[in-house]
Amino acid sequence: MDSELSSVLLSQDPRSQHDDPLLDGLLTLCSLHHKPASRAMLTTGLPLPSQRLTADLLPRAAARAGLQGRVLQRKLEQIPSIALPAMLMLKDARCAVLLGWEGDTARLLLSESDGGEVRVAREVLVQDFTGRVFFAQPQHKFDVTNGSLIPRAHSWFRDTLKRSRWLYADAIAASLVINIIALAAPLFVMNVYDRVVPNQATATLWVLAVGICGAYLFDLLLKGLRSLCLDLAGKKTDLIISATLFERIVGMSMKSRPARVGSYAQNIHEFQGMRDFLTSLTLTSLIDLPFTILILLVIALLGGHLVWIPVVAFPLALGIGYFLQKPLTKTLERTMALAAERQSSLIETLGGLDGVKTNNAESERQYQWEQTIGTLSRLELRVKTLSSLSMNITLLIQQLAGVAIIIFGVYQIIEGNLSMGGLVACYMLSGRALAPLAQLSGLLTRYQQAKVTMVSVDQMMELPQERNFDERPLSRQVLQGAMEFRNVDFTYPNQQNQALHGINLSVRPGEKIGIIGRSGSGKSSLAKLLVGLYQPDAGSLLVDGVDIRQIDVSELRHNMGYVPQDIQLLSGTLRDNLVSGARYVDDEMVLQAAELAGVHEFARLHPQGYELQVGERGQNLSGGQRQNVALARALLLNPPILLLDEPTSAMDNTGEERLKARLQAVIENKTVILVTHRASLLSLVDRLLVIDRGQILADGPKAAVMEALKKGQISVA
Ligand SMILES: Nc1ncnc2c1ncn2[C@@H]1O[C@H](COP(=O)(O)OP(=O)(O)OP(=O)(O)O)[C@@H](O)[C@H]1O
Repeated sequence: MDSELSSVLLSQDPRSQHDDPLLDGLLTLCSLHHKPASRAMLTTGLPLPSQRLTADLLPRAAARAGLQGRVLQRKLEQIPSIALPAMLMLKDARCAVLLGWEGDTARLLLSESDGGEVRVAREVLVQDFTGRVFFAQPQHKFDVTNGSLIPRAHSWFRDTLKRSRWLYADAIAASLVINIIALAAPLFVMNVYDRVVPNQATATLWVLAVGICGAYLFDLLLKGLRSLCLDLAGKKTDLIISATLFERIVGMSMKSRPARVGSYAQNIHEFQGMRDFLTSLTLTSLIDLPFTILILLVIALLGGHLVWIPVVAFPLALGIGYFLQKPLTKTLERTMALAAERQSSLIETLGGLDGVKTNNAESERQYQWEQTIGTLSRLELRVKTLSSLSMNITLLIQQLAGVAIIIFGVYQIIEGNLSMGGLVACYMLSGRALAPLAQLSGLLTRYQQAKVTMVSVDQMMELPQERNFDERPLSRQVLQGAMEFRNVDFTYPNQQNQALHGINLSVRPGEKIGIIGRSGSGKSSLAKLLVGLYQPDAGSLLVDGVDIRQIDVSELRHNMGYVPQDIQLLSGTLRDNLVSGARYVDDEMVLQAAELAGVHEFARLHPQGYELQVGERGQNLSGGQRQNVALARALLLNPPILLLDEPTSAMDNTGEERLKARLQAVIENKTVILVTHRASLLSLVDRLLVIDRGQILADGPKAAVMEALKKGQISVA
């Protein structure tokens, strides 16, 4: 395919006509900062509303190219020249990259001006400028907070907490004052006992009462602010970690895909536990802990030796709590593993309900379910017993310490070392000093839960990703369609047998190749390697003469229309599924693809038309209709390469024949790889490949290979 054809293709590519000014501006900024980037690399996987970059998402997208940036509200004269180039947001959702000033004339790069520099007078620019500027600078390797929402995988926890450090600092400051105020009540009572009552000094009483009421009101305000800070930190943490987790999951390489989807869902659910721990008010008991020393000092000042009672009680309670943690952790780990098992089993059963029923496997599933939940509830009971035991023991120690203070306090009073008021104050203060203990034992349980969750969140964060943003593959918007397998071996994860072995295959642009072979021979695996879902274990796979790993996966897939064997539509309307991942295409193109793929045939007869809800995984459609939809999606963007894995296996003969006739014209300029068991479909191809046990048995012109097969010259084991 020559460059003329590729430019025709590019002009037909709806993506290239899709207007996204912010993305254009960001690409310009990236190249000005010598950070090569492509559209796909900057935006794939970002939550784009109407598939356009928004100002809020700019820092996230920029971080992928190694730029650290922020959107700020600034007047033109407030933009320092040292911060240039910067992106100015203009009216009507346009933008311009400001390069510098020459007197009162701005030097700009506009996406409309096709790369050329434009000079605009300040007063003209002011009219058009919205006041929002995106500043970006190359990011240093050691930058921790890179301005993007997504923290780094290996230090996600620290990075996330760091983003809320000011909120936590405010909460700690509030706690400091709250703890100092807490000293006011015992001192108030002590003064009332020792000074007010003996002297009947009611005036002093009122002064003290007003003082303490003021302190309590202030305390109320501070406690409110402290909870607000912690809640805000929690919300922030939740948003960051949840978004990161989803990004890591969607971006993971297929090789690391979990064997059981349900357990993953459960792990994400468990993450809630960790969030609660990080943000709960119980965490304030940790903040309160250092203030215990201050309270103990005040007890020592007022009651002398009485301080030894809380001093001994404190580590005693902590020790017992710690002793109970070990069995608690073990039980928690088992509980979580079983909860994941339960979730997996539920999802599997719901997904395969037809199979469960038709195989009469209900009792089997019921038995497994009851076994799991039986053990789970036993374990949950054990967790509850252990944590309430720890809590109750702590409470008992607290109460006994109070009694001990009273007993020894009375002796101190008799000896004349302590006043009545002093005893009451010491009693109240020791209660206050030991108060965090009760919360602490609850906190320890939550901590153990969080620790177990942390391990699974950690694993998810470390999931090997399909795309590595540190490696910047060259951008190739349009592929010609040449493909080459050089000695490719491939084995699925955790499998003994190779799915593909020593594959050597060269495909010229525009060639139409059919692949046939027995079930399990490796036909689909070949297509999956081509679409970049898996990478070869040995050998290399080249597309347009370039190793497939050097091509950005989303650009690769943008150039390939892939119809998998196992079609899973997403719940939503028919139209949603047709334009999934390409919402920018206009209705005319959607209709064109729908007509080509045979979707229109059934959509036009349905009362809801393209608004028809397809149901979860497309279950409201028939197998053949699902194939029509997948084929329409594959054809939608007019890709130069088509990979069709048994695209008509669920269709009837008439449907298949009609489709074949329409496809004939569409595939003329495309490279086509067609995996099929249907002999009739082979009229679409000129070259035929026979695969058996992961190896190519025959490869040549269709007629010759068919002939050889007929004569038994190719023997399939
Ligand atoms: N996701 C997977 N995980 C593990 N092994 C797999 C997976 N998919 C396929 N395999 C194995 O790889 C081998 C090749 O499978 P592949 O799906 O490529 O065969 P196929 O020729 O397309 O078969 P069919 O005509 O039945 O679709 C088979 O032995 C199969 O068991």
